[in-house]
Amino acid sequence: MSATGARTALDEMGAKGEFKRKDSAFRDIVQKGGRFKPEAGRYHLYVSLACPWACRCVAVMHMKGLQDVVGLSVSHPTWQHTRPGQDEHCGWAFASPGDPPLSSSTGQGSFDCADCIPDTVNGAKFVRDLYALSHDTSGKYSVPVLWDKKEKCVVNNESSEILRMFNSEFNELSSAPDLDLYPADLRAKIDEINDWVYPTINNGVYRCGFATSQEAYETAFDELFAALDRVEGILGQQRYLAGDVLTEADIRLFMTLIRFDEVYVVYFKTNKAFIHEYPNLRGYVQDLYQTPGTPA
Ligand SMILES: N[C@@H](CCC(=O)N[C@@H](CS)C(=O)NCC(=O)O)C(=O)O
Repeated sequence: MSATGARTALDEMGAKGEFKRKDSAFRDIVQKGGRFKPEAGRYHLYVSLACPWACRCVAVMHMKGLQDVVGLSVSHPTWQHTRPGQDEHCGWAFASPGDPPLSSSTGQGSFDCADCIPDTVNGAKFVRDLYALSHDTSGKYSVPVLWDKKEKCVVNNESSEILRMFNSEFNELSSAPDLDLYPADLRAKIDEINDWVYPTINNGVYRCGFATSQEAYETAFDELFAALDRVEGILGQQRYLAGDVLTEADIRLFMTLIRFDEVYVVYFKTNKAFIHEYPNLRGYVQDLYQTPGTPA
């Protein structure tokens, strides 16, 4: 952690070298009758397309047809120094499609800005600036961020909650109000699935990649591959995780699986097997990739 208190996920370590993700800091909810009411043009979503958590929200935003209701900014996929000369923090930076390519904060590679969408709401250069505008005290500047243009503050930075708001709170403004990714009759089932898929797979790949002891890495690694075997078995019986309908549990899992072979196997050392080697997982990823709205 830097002297200013700014930190990243890489600072969230337990005593035994295990990654201990801290809870998201901003947890207000958009809802009818509440402080943050569902309104067209009021909210703005800040994401990085490199981030599986943020891409959950982008996918549901598209599936629910909310592109004209909620604004979007997309940061550059690399981390940059956010306060050069002041502290060492590196994080998400905004850029415009015509800008020259950027290297990572460690000077590696050269990545163009073609997919970036700058911040037209606050003119922020970094995601960190949004947190500063919202008087953040947590010191962690993650995406996704759901921003309220009216009160000029972060509403929520927890993807699982933003996803649910997009699913149910904007239905009067949505072009797909009947699509329900968290239907009442499946909620208990979806919650039960999320309860093990999140720690072992979604967060499990990070627990492998960020571990600083062999023991912590092996624990996360074994739990991850046991969970993938479990999903492989489930998908041998049914098309989706909760049965025969697509739910948020699938969107959440897909965002990890689609990055697995390309990114996590090398970057996070989750290298016991590739997803494409599991027949059912492979077909499931291909199926979801063809579902309108999900590719991200
Ligand atoms: N709990 C958050 C986690 C989001 C998260 O960890 N985002 C990462 C990108 S994949 C991030 O922005 N990290 C910035 C940092 O660690 O400083 C959520 O699900 O929304």
